[in-house]
Amino acid sequence: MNKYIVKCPGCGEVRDPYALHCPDDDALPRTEYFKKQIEPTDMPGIWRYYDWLPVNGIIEKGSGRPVTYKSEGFAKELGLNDLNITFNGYWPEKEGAIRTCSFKDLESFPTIQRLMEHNEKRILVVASAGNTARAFTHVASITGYPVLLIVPKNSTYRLWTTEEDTSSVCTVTVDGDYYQAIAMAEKIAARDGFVSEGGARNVARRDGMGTVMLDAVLTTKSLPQHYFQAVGSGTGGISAWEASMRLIEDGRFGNNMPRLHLAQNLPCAPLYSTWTGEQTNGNCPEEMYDDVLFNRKPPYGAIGGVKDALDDTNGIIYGITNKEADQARKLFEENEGIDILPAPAIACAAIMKALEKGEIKADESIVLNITGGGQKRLEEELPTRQLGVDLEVSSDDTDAENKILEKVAELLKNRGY
Ligand SMILES: Cc1ncc(COP(=O)(O)O)c(C=O)c1O
Repeated sequence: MNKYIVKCPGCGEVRDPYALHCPDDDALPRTEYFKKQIEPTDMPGIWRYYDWLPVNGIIEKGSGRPVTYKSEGFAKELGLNDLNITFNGYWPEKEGAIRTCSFKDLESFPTIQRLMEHNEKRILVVASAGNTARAFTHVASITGYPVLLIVPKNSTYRLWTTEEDTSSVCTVTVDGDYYQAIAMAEKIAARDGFVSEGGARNVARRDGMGTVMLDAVLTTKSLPQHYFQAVGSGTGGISAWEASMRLIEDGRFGNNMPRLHLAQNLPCAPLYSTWTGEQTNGNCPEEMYDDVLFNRKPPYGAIGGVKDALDDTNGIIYGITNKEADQARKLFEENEGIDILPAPAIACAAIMKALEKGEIKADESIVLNITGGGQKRLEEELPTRQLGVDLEVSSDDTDAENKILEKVAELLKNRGY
């Protein structure tokens, strides 16, 4: 039985559940679930929040979920009394079982489940600065769903996996940045036999990331006053806002819309610049603490996008320097006892900045989304291997598209995909 519809928040019309665009406006399509009060299931990983995921089935193996706990060490250092950490990654003692060590798994599992139940056979094209590619590789390896990854050359070190059989994945690197990888992926996805994952427009990606807020609220039993996250596209921020709307409608967790505190890495912070009007100049993404946070085309102004999310939550965006991020990361790791990826250190630094600026108070309830962590821990405990690169292209090579198509034909189509 179907459990949801997809509506356009711009015109209010019900749309095809797989549509990425409304024919009448630029809004991000949004799901509406028939079940208004969420009941956690005993299914594995992310499927615990099955009620509010746009799927009608699950991938049994390999999924972890966000896990929320009340911070003691980091909270004490900052003088905060109600800091809740929602951790996405590998941390067995806390039941953290995300094998790719980032919250991008929350997007990849529902996306591929949805494609499979729609009987989609086309090759999924994913552009990524690395963590997303790792997450899609993981699910593709488990399900055998064919995926073409297009990744900036400098990000290939992030392409590791704990899985053995990655034969349904074809990896292409582009000599350029994330934006150039996206541009190349768009061209390939427009060809016959390929399908785009849809980015922020894909409800499976957003509702998957919305499980961070669901886990936080179902653990603490109330909507927090503040939510902190490091953002590139800002899609996680939109997801937290949408999940909060559903939780308010649920009725059991209060009426408080959490304030979004989004954090970007200076000087490469397009959302921060657009929102504050402040110009930031630098060598991007080379100078960044974590280049996964560089997205030159974030869904800012679209209906239901980052601007609407900030306006509706009285939200704020912080610009964080590398030095601030580094200090915050050390303080977090020393006091919480787990390693984190560089991106969430930007969110940790934003909490410190928010305190300095008086944007949050010691007794207020706060959720900090640690978007990735436990990689060092995982590497100590589980075998990992680097994913091979199947083809390297240059972003100014006029024949790059054809080269990619030939490589995919050779690798994936010959394997029966
Ligand atoms: C670990 C981590 N945190 C945060 C982000 C930012 O996510 P988004 O681009 O959806 O805003 C990313 C993006 O890749 C990431 O990998």
